[in-house]
Amino acid sequence: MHVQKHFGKQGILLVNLGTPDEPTPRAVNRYLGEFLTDPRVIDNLPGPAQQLLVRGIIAPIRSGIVNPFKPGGSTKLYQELWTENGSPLKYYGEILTEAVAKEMGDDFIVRLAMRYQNPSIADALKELMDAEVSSITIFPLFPQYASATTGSVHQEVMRLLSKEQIIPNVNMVNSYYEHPDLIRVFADNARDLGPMDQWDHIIFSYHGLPQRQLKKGDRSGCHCYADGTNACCSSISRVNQFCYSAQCHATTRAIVAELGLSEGSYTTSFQSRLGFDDWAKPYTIDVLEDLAKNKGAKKLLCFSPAFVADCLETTIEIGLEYQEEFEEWGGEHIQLVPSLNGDPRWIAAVVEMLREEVGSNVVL
Ligand SMILES: C=CC1=C(C)c2cc3[nH]c(cc4nc(cc5[nH]c(cc1n2)c(C)c5CCC(=O)O)C(CCC(=O)O)=C4C)c(C)c3C=C
Ligand SMILES: [Fe+2]
Ligand SMILES: [Fe+2]
Repeated sequence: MHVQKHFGKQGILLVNLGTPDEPTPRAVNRYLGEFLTDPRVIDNLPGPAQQLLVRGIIAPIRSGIVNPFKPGGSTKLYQELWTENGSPLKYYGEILTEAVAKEMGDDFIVRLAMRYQNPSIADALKELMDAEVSSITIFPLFPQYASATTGSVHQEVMRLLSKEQIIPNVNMVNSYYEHPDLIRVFADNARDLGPMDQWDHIIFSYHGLPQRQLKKGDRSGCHCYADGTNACCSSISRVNQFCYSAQCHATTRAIVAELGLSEGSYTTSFQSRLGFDDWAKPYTIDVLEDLAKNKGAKKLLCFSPAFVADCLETTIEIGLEYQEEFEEWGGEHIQLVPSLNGDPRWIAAVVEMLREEVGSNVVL
């Protein structure tokens, strides 16, 4: 028996990180300006200094508006990523949202939002509130929790809802890093590529995070990298249950178990480092170099289990940039495990997780 009776529809908000509105230097600058001034993303600069640095230097240089080092900057990469349907992150988010809405039925209203840029969380929440929903379930499209992603989404939702007279029932999904349905889709996508023994090595490459942020996310005091390793991530417990690195390692272990991979045939690593601080290690690029130069690896399989759709970090960073480097070091091919995108098995997994989250609510 649920505590409260529900009348009318229930709201569901699927939220991803964000993407520029278009692949132009101005739009990329606007996106990076909003993203990188979030104190949960760059967390070691006081407000005004961060605003000045990001809006005056980092975003203009990275977007390519001003770029003495790399002509085109990230805008050039976004242009390579762009499809006839626009940004894949947004496009597949829309496909997912539409399919989930259909599966959940008329008792639910399902919307997509991006933490930065569009469609905005503010607009999506307004639609749900205007529909007089009895509950809102926030489902971040990040399997693993990080303060910079899920934490920021939840903070923004709380900020916006705190202005409302009526605050409905709110469910905030924290993470689903080893949900069996999610793990099965990743594993099935790899199995679809043929036998696992064709790969010289298997990489699980996650988006990186500054070590400083990992330390803040571990309640043990004996945190990630305290001893120069991240051995603390080999199991999940009360103290490190919200540690991003621990959750990433747990996702790897679950996919490894599902596929029956042997010890030594795979590595968990982290990519997309920005700036000069130490981030979660090992870095994917270092692992690739070691495999090619020292282990003679030619054919690699690469999972990207921190991302649920094609994006800059998978299609471009791994698919093009790392591939090029790997070849220069003597390797041949890095085969990406296709992202979950609009795969019906992924849609079914999200529906199952949502039903588990809101399933006990009795709608009248
Ligand atoms: C300090 C910087 C960053 C932190 C911390 C960070 C964490 C983080 N990000 C994702 C997921 C994505 N990030 C994406 C792009 C992206 N990320 C950063 C920086 C940080 N991310 C930048 C500057 C960019 C923009 C691209 C670039 O200029 O290189 C994306 C892709 C968006 C797209 O449109 O394709 C995703 C997805 C996670 C999961 C995470 C923490 C765990
Ligand atoms: Fe990122
Ligand atoms: Fe750890």
